Amino acid sequence: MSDRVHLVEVGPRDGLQGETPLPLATRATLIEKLLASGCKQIEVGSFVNPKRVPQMADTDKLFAQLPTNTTARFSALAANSRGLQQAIDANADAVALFTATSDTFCLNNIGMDRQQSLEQFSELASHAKSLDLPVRGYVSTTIACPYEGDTDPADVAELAYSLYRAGCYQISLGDTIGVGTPNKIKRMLQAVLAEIPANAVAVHFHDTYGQALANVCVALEMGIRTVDASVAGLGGCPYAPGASGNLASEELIFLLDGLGMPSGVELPLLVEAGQFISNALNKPPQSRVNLALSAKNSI
Ligand SMILES: CC(C)(COP(=O)([O-])OP(=O)([O-])OC[C@H]1O[C@@H](n2cnc3c(N)ncnc32)[C@H](O)[C@@H]1OP(=O)([O-])[O-])[C@@H](O)C(=O)NCCC(=O)NCCSC(=O)C[C@@](C)(O)CC(=O)[O-]
Repeated sequence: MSDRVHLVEVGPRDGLQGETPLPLATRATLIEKLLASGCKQIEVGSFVNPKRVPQMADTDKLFAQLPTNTTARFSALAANSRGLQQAIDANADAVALFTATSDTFCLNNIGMDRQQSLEQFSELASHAKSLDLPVRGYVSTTIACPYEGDTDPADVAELAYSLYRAGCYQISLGDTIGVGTPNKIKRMLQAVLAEIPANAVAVHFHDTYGQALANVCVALEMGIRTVDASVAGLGGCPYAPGASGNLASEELIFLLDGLGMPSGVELPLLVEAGQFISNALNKPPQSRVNLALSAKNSI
C-alpha cells in the first residue's frame, strides 16, 4: 500500500463558513496560497442558502476567479438541486453532497430528515454522474450527534455503503463535533471498511477535544489515505452546536512529514497561508504547528 496521503483542504469552505464573512478577493488569495503550498484538492465553497450561510455567498464568482493552469481539483459543496446546478454552472471539478446519520441534525442543517436527505442525495448524485461530474459524499455525525447522542457504527456503515452505491468516488466520514477518541474511531471505521474499500474512504475530524490527530493515526493504520483538514484549524458546521475547528492542515502535514509519508504539501508555505487567513480574520491561528513555526521564523 502506498504511503502517499492526500489532503483535502476544506479551509475555504468548512473553515470559513462559521467565521465573519470575508471579501471575495481574500477568499481567492487564500486559495492561491493553498495552491502554492502544493494542495491538490481544495473545497472552494458551498452553494447553499446565503441567508443561512452568508460566508459562502458568491461562491460562483469565486469559481470564476480560480486559476485554470493547475491540475488541482476544485470542488464545491451543494445542499440541493439548485446548489448542484450552481456547481455545474461554475465548472466545479467535483461536487460534494452531504447527509448525516441523525434525523435531528439533518433537519437542522438542511430541513429534511435522514431518509429524505438520502433520497435527495441519490437523485443529485445520479444527475451529477450523468454529466460526468465526480461526486464526493459526506456522512456527518459518524461518532455522535449534538442533538441525539452517540451514533451506532452500523448506521454509519449502512449510510456510507448507500452513498458508495449511489456513485460517490469517495465517502468522507465526519466527526462533526469532534468527540471521537481512537477506540471509537476504530470501531466506526471497522464497520465502514467491512462494506467499502479503504481507497474510497476519507476522514474528516474536528478537533474540539484535541483528539483529531490521534484519530488520524488510527485511520492511517487502517489503510485510509485521504484526510480532510482546514488551514489554521478553522472550521465547524454552524448547525452543530459545540463543534469547533477542523483538524488543522499544518498539524496533519507536520505529522505526515514526521512519519515520512509524502503529501506533496510544503509546510512553510501552508503556514504562510494559515497566517494570511488568520490575519484577515483578525485572530491567531488555531494550529499549534502554525504558531510554533511562525514564532521560530520570527526569531
Ligand atoms: C439546504 C437549504 C439550501 C434549503 O433551504 P431552506 O431554507 O431550508 O428551504 P427552501 O428550499 O425553502 O429555501 C429557502 C430559501 O433559500 C433559497 N435557496 C435554497 N437553495 C439555495 C441555493 N442552493 N442557493 C441559493 N439560495 C438557495 C431559496 O431560494 C429560498 O429563498 P427565499 O425565497 O427565502 O429568498 C438550506 O437549509 C441551507 O442552506 N442550509 C445550510 C446547509 C449548510 O451549508 N450547512 C453547513 C455545511 S454541512 C457541514 O458543515 C458538515 C460537513 C460537510 O463539513 C461534514 C462534517 O463536519 O460533519
